[in-house]
Amino acid sequence: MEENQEIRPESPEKPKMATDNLTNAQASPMKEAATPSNTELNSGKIDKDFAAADLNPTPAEKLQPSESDEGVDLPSISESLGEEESSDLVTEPQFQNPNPLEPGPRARKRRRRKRFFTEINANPAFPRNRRNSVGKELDSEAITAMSVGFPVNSLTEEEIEANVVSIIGGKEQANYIVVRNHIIALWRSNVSNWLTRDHALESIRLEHKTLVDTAYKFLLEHGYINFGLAPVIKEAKLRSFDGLEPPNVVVVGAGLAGLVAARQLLSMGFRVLVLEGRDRPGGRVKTRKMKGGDGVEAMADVGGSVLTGINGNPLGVLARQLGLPLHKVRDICPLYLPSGDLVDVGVDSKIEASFNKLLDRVCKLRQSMIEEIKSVDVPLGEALETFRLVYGVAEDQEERMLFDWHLANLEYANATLLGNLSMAYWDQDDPYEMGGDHCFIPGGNETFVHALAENLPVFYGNVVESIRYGSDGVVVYAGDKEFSCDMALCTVPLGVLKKGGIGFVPELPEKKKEAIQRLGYGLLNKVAMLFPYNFWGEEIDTFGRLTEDSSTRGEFFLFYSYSSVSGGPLLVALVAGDAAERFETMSPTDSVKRVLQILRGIYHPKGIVVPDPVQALCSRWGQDKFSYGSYSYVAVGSSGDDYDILAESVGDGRVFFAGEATNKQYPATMHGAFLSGMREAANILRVARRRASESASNLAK
Ligand SMILES: Cc1cc2nc3c(=O)[nH]c(=O)nc-3n(C[C@H](O)[C@H](O)[C@H](O)COP(=O)(O)OP(=O)(O)OC[C@H]3O[C@@H](n4cnc5c(N)ncnc54)[C@H](O)[C@@H]3O)c2cc1C
Repeated sequence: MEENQEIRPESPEKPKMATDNLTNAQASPMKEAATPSNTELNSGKIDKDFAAADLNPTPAEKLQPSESDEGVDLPSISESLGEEESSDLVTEPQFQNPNPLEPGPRARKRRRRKRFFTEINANPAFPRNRRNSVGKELDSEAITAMSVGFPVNSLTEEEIEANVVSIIGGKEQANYIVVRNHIIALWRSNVSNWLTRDHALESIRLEHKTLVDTAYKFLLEHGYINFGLAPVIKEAKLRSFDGLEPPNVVVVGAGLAGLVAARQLLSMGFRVLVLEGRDRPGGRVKTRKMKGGDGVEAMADVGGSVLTGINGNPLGVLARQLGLPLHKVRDICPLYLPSGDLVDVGVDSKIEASFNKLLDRVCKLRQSMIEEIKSVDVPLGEALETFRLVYGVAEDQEERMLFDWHLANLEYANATLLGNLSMAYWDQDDPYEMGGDHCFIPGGNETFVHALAENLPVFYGNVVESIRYGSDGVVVYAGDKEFSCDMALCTVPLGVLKKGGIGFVPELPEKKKEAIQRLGYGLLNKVAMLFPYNFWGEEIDTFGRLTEDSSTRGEFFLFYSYSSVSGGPLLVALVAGDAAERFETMSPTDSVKRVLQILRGIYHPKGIVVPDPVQALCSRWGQDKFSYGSYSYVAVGSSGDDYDILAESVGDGRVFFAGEATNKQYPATMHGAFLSGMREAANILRVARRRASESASNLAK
């Protein structure tokens, strides 16, 4: 399925690498406080010389200049595109700025709705008399902890389950939170170091040693500190099973979730084996090297591409440890009419504002629906269309096309038609969204994958068919091979679970089977094109195009330029919604022809020549038997709870589940997959300890 074909080499011009520098001290999302508020910080008990080190939330990361499935054959592309299409090219390539906009349109991010947290100083947990230097440090540390997903003045469910304090609420909890925040900030200030408990203790009064011990242990075992790919961290081994036979775990799937979990379990002292059906690691993260004549080449992400929010993002930590610069996706996205003309900036802003207002109205409506008639849900698409008609939004042709573009953008973010999305819960993860800029990694996300997979016992080409589990252990079956283990971790995509790709014996509980069916799993596809030179300009990372026909609104509606990060003049066109489904039945040649037609429609009227690509790739995530789609979404009738049900282990702690579709807070993302792997490694450790102590007490009887 994965072949590429050269098209027509022309004299390439290598683009210059652009570098943007970002700081992370920006707005982050606020995770809603789950437990008590107004807990007083006991300033007398916390050493005033708290951490003299730079405790910047996430110290400025050097940012610099990627995106992507499985590529497909482009069998006859050179013949069909070569001569005939180039005959109407009139001039030599001209390097013009196709869009000298000033001021430019605003950012269009993968996710529409962002809630930035309110100033932490306004939080009642930090009384006014604490607005001094210690207070500022505490604030700064709290911001760092919040960016990682910890509430300001309460405990997470994980912390409660881990019994980090004896009583929920009160002074002990308030002090624990300060200590926990301090340890997180201390490690985040230098993620290439192994933070020791003693180092953490240095800046905290000895009387809080127990709290430091508890917080340090919790953060370490749950992968909030000392994780990743720095040499000292990779070499570290925890002694979780001193004097005991370490349990063995089979991890199914070597995507981000499986790789992260396997690494963490190995460092905890487990014996681990990873079974992967494909012949490569990474799963839905896949970077293809594209190459044409005359040395033009680029790395194209055909699966997960954008780090959607860098603050607190564990992939941002890996980038720092690996010395990878990040490239901020720039906040400018010109939109073009079918004529090739630029959309009027005023009309663009007006329709974007109307679109957001309609979404807010839908959210208010659902709030009252949820309060009154709990079980009723309707498709988000229907609600939006009804509101559009009622409020008379986007009635003329250009406005309607713009409105459709925003709908396509939402279908891209959710990988499905708006008609499939739950009006009640489609954005249930918004409160947790990672804050900060959206970024690319130069060279593509496989850099992370290869570094994570290094030296891991991954056995490729092992397609798991069934998992048998019981009180005495688990057997994983792949072809004619059987793998016996104490516990198994299943990280296969929701698409594979929906298709019954893995049989469970005994069957999964009804509750889990129903959640698998209810939760949505959608489709997004990409066409990656390597051109002989950059004709769209170096100053933009995205541009979009409108269509007259609503039913094709998701067809190549958004282009990502990877010129500044991929190593070559690479454009990636996105196909969302209905168009993503139809795209899978089109021949790659026809798809690429269609994209070129669109690009020429935009650039030729400006006198800019659009050459044939030297290589092109089309993804087919829907036909990929190791994925059957792109990522999860909240379907009509489903809710965020289904993510939690998918994450539940079965067989009294024998089979565990990770992967993006098990992460209620961060679904459909690379960091969501990463964090789910960490979460399950901690759960497996907890169950292994429980079993070890049960068998010790049985022996003692
Ligand atoms: C087109 C596209 C664009 C995306 N864009 C973004 C983005 O910009 N930003 C972002 O954050 N996220 C994005 N994502 C989502 C992100 O890539 C995924 O959420 C994440 O990579 C999922 O990781 P995972 O470990 O949960 O699953 P996977 O990566 O799918 O890993 C599961 C592994 O299990 C293996 N497997 C499946 N069945 C079997 C079997 N029977 N036996 C053995 N092995 C099996 C698979 O081969 C795979 O390697 C995108 C995804 C796609 C497809």
